[in-house]
Amino acid sequence: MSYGNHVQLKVYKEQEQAVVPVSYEELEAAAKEKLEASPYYYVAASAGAEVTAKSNQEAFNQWKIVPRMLRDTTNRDLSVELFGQTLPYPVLCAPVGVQSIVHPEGEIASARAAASVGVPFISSTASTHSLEKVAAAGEDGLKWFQLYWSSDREIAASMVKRAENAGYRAIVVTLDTPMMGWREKDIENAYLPFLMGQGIGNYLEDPVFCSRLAKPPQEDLIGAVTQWSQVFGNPGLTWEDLQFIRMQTSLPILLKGILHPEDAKLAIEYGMDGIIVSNHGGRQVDGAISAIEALPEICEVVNGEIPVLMDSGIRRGADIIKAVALGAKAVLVGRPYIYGLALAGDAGVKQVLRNLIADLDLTLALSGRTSVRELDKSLLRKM
Ligand SMILES: Cc1cc2nc3c(=O)[nH]c(=O)nc-3n(C[C@H](O)[C@H](O)[C@H](O)COP(=O)(O)O)c2cc1C
Ligand SMILES: CCCCCCC(=O)C(=O)O
Repeated sequence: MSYGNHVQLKVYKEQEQAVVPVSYEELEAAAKEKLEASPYYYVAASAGAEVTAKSNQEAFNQWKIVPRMLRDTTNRDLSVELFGQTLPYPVLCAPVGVQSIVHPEGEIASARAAASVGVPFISSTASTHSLEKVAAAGEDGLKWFQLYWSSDREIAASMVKRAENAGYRAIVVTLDTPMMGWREKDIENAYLPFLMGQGIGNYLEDPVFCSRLAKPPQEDLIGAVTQWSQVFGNPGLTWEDLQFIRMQTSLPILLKGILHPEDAKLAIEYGMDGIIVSNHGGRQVDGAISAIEALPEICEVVNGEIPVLMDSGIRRGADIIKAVALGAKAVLVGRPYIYGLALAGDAGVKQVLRNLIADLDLTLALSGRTSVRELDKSLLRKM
């Protein structure tokens, strides 16, 4: 465990070279200051009146930590086991597409930073850079690939094969975004990065996608963007279709975007290896249940049969403690690391992740626990 027992001193020392603010609120404000309005709001804003986005964070406050004393917390272990791998912390970088809108190096810088901190990186289908380049940047760090299931199933199959060949160790199928939610800020700004060719870089390296184009993308980018818009999402998918992806790979498959306990049961029934409780950071269905509210009931029906991960609203160490105590094996972090990227490239991502992990470590110890594996509901009260 790299933070050891002198975590405060280490963190204070790192602040001498700080490249991003420590507090999430200041981090977001600094990103807002730095970025143009359109990309900033593409990242920060959510669907509709953003009620769900706000409740993703506020709902954590319904759960209170009740710390225990005199329990020798000198040595601590933040690691968890997932699909036969040991993760040093119960934290992963959420798949976030089109990262070049905030920093030219985009996913390359994020994957490099995540690997250096020991945090697995989930690379999006909608990445600016090809999944192969992102994998190479992440070096020997653990990487998963997130699939947006194209309406052209041969493209979906090709993406999965490429991911397998490039060394990704799990496939995350995102279910909640067959089309984009009603994102008012993006509509006001008339901004969809994909229409300007950003975020389709990974498609442009896909042999099956390119075989569908009348002309090579270098000669006709507009044609490629038009083709992308026709095949990107697949609202026609049903549970039966999961069989197709299962046949393409022996890697573990996780479903991302699960909020209903019945869907969690179906995921098990259809042979999935894990689920991610998520409302896409409030970007899809405004009015949807917050992820932390959905989590306990889902963990109850899953009953340990497959790992349950969660995202949407993770901002601080205490949020991670609460999610894990309520049954999540690990959490995904989205916007915080993207703001780090916007402000300082890979150094920014690295610092955001290290701060979050240090906060997690301290909060664990001060709650009277020595291992994230010990966390359960006995630590919490609902108020
Ligand atoms: C700018 C942006 C782009 C995203 N792109 C993707 C994506 O390509 N694939 C995906 O599954 N989720 C995507 N997400 C959702 C994240 O994976 C994650 O569910 C969400 O950001 C978690 O909420 P948080 O930002 O509150 O941490 C995106 C989120 C943001 C903010
Ligand atoms: C046309 C929809 C593209 C969405 C890809 C990125 C994403 O998931 C997001 O939330 O934004």
